[in-house]
Amino acid sequence: MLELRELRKAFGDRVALDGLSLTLEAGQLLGFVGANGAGKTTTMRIALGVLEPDAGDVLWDGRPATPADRASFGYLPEERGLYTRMRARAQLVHFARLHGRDAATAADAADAVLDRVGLADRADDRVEDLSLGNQQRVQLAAALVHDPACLILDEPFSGLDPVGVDLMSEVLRERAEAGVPVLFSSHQLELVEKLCDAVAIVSGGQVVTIGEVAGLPARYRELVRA
Ligand SMILES: Nc1ncnc2c1ncn2[C@@H]1O[C@H](COP(=O)(O)OP(=O)(O)OP(=O)(O)O)[C@@H](O)[C@H]1O
Repeated sequence: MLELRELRKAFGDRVALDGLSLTLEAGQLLGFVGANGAGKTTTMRIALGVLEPDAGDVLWDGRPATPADRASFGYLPEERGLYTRMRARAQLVHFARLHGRDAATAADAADAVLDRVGLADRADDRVEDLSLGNQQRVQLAAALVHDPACLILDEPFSGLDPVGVDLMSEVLRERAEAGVPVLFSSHQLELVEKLCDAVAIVSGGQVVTIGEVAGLPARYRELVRA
């Protein structure tokens, strides 16, 4: 279980997070929605340990998250982070090795995730030669290759075609069903409503509501405009 408690973060005089709290349970697929600049990316980066909060705590299974806990998380960043010159499979092997897997285990994991994201036949293509949607599938594979204990994805659906959206949805649901807590941000409210059990709405650096997803688009308009 991932718990974010009273996170605060300012960049100069711009307050990005203003006491944001959130609990993400094992096996929960939680949508994270809010207007541009509401604080979603900042929250995710703090959860991952990429960014330090000014105040507040990140707990994993009830205790302060350690670097080792964070290393077990999977992250799909908003500013995609692939080596575009590298071939897809080699890159995934590299990421698995960075997570401490031995060469044989890393190779098997890379093949398994490439297969899962439907790119087994493009394994030896350089990332830059893949379409943007397929690059995103490699990015998803990179988030999955070390079998993450918690999955955090920043706008994973942006730029995907309908087949890619279905694949991303299936993979996220599958990971949650396997007991992994999954948090992802999106501006596609209908998609979040269809896919998630719960949603957290962020506004002004706080979670203004968290709970059932039913009627999300209408509720969102009320809360975020208010
Ligand atoms: N590195 C930074 N330097 C200065 N300001 C920042 C930085 N990162 C974020 N901010 C500011 O913090 C606020 C929250 O930004 P954040 O990226 O977390 O929002 P978001 O909800 O992810 O938005 P979007 O939906 O547009 O991705 C914004 O006002 C943003 O301009």
